[in-house]
Amino acid sequence: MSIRKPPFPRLLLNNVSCMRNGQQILSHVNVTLHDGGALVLTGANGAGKTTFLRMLAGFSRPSAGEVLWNGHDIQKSAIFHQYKLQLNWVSGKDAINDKFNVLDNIQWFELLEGKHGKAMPALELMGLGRLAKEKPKMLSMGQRKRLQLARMLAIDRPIWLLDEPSVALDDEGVKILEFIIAEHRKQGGIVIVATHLPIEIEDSMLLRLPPRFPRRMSHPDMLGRDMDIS
Ligand SMILES: Nc1ncnc2c1ncn2[C@@H]1O[C@H](COP(=O)(O)OP(=O)(O)OP(=O)(O)O)[C@@H](O)[C@H]1O
Repeated sequence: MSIRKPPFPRLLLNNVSCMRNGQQILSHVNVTLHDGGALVLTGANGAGKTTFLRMLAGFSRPSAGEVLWNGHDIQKSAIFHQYKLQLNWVSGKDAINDKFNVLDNIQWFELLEGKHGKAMPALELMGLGRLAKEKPKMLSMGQRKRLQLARMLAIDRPIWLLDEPSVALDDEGVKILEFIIAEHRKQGGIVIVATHLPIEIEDSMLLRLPPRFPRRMSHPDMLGRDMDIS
């Protein structure tokens, strides 16, 4: 009888540290993610949530440890070329082209991906179907976020890196976000979310990054003091 080795986790952060601008931001982080897995990153402002996502996206190199995708170090260029095609990144910088209309903003990315046909259904799902022919400058902040999420759905890559995805979304928008995350995971996708806002993601791992500059005084102590910032 042959014993099959367990498969590699899809993503493994193995004792990873990361510097930014000469400062240690992340120290000795270990995370294992299999298909369908989800990780929620929380922590104070400046704790390193975006740095974590940037590192997974390959924008920052780990200063120690390694990020493995299917058991391969993403820093190796041949691996990175394949790995980056797995990623979908949503952040505060929305990369929406104001010269294109809403629909074209998605179809342009679909064209680059060699995919087509999902732009309009994705807009409908995100509640933007009636705005498809409008210019993005007609959209509110929350609608722009919905457009980003629609683009992510249409492009349909397996690993979602979401930096504060629910900022500017109304309650319905958050529910749709939670729904698309759950559906993506059912298809075997992986979702990593950095957030300050509550979000319901079933069976997700939670990683709370420690504050980098802990306060010497608690908030109630500070609020009780006379304000003197001179
Ligand atoms: N562009 C940058 N260049 C150099 N260092 C940076 C840069 N942006 C952030 N940092 C440093 O990295 C640290 C972590 O920042 P990061 O954006 O990862 O935190 P965060 O947890 O996402 O914060 P927030 O909750 O405010 O979004 C910051 O404290 C800052 O010192």
